[in-house]
Amino acid sequence: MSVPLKDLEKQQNCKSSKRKRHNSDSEDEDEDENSTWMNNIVDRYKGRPHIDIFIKLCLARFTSEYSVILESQLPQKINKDTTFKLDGSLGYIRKRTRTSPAVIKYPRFSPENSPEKYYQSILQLYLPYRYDEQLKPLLFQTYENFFTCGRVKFQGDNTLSSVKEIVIKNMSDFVKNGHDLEEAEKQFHEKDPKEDAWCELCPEAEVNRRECIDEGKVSSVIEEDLSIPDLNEKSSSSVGTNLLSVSLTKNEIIPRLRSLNVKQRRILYKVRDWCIQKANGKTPEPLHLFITGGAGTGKSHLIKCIQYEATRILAQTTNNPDDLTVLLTAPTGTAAFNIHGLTIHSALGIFKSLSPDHATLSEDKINSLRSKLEHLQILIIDEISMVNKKLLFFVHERLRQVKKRPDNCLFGGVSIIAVGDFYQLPPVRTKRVDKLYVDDPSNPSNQLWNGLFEIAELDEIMRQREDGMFAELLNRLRVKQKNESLSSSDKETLQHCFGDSPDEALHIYSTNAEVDTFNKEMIMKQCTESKLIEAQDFPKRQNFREIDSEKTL
Ligand SMILES: Nc1ncnc2c1ncn2[C@@H]1O[C@H](COP(=O)(O)OP(=O)(O)OP(=O)(O)O)[C@@H](O)[C@H]1O
Repeated sequence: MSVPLKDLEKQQNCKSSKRKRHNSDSEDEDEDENSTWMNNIVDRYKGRPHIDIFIKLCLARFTSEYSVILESQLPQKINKDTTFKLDGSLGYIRKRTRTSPAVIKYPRFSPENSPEKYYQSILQLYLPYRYDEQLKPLLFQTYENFFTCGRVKFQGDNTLSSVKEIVIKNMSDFVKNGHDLEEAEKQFHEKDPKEDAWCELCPEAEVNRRECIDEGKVSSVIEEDLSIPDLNEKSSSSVGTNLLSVSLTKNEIIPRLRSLNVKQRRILYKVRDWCIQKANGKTPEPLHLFITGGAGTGKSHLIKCIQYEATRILAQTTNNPDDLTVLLTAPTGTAAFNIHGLTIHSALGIFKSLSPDHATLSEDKINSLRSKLEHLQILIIDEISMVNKKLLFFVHERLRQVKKRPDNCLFGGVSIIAVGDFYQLPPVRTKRVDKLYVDDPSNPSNQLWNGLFEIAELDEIMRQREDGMFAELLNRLRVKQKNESLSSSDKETLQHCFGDSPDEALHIYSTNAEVDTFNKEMIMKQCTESKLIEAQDFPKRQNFREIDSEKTL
């Protein structure tokens, strides 16, 4: 808005308008100078000229359409159509030259809580008057009463007009969406004001704001060398080493946060809200969230953002910002490597054999794990489709043990964000009934998954987002049953894709025979000169680890 806000508060005195403004607008400057001698805006309104255009002019319109000028600033030739002298020594007013009138600002009262103040205020603003008594003539007990039943006659007009109609008509020019705003304000006060509500309305602005705040601060995310314990020789001797998994740096994460699509963003903010509650000392129920979606819908992309954001916020809940609050894991080394996380087994000291006897850790090891996971609040498990009921049970038990929580405390009170797609890889060597999604109430581990997790589904394929048709085809293939045949157009699209792919590209075949053929072909292509080396096989003696060189097979 290019014109200044006006404060119509009745009691406002001239001093309050002496505030320095950095606006070079001449009308504004006039106003400041005038404020040093004027009484207040209401006095100036009452002292308006007794000519036709001012008779039915209400205070709101007077303030928004006229500005006060000093006598010394009067031009030599006064434009009598636009400049007017006020009564007494109140100065001059000039019609604003702007195309739009000024916005006016005034105290708002609730008609329910302060009816008298409310009706006094709207009468003062929208009913033309010259003396205060005209706002509540003696015959009327209250302002409300006058507003509802009063009638007035203006100078030079013999007809009686309803006060209510005049006020409502004038008010409609100034108060836009007033009822909605009042309702919104009421709801805002009734409900708990939402933390960070702005980031829901305008997440990009929130990212920018945060960027500004963070400028110069050290990132709370720990950056260190990549360490995947399962692939790291040294790690086998100790449990949960290097639990501080590598996260992205701020510069890497900001573009990711900005790029999130609507659904990804919604999920991020759900987790974020939970973290903010925690950071504010509240005790929300642990999250049990399952983020699913087809291949390439951005699940891994999202969990990196969640990990960054949750770590950043939850750092406020501990004395040491380096304490581990969010742990990013996956069931296999490769899956963990892809997300720069840890395997579930190494992070929680769970042995691959998965037998309860082997699951117990020595007191030393459990204490060491406890000290590392003391502040853990969120465990993210990627590729959940590869986790079976047994493994999830071990996760629950280990977290319970580490957090010293009773049997019935699911996952020791730690929030679990499971991410994956059950149409993708299943757990290895697992019977159908032990797969997570199979609802089997007779299995005590069933309660750790079925009916517990809230599902959030991503459905926009981001990997092939430039090729919408192909992305849709992938979605159809994802849910296709073996006995369902492909539509002819889908077949055509797939055949079209089946062109010459570069040799070095990863090739996927459905049978080992096809894999062997391709490998042989490639070897022949790359190694044109062949050498024959004859193999010799020797039997190994059972207990002596010696090779029986005499007995060649
Ligand atoms: N909002 C986004 N904006 C831009 N690129 C995105 C977005 N979300 C994901 N991507 C990109 O799309 C690709 C696929 O994303 P991602 O690997 O996270 O999907 P996924 O659901 O984990 O896939 P999969 O199930 O195959 O592991 C990646 O290259 C990722 O960087």
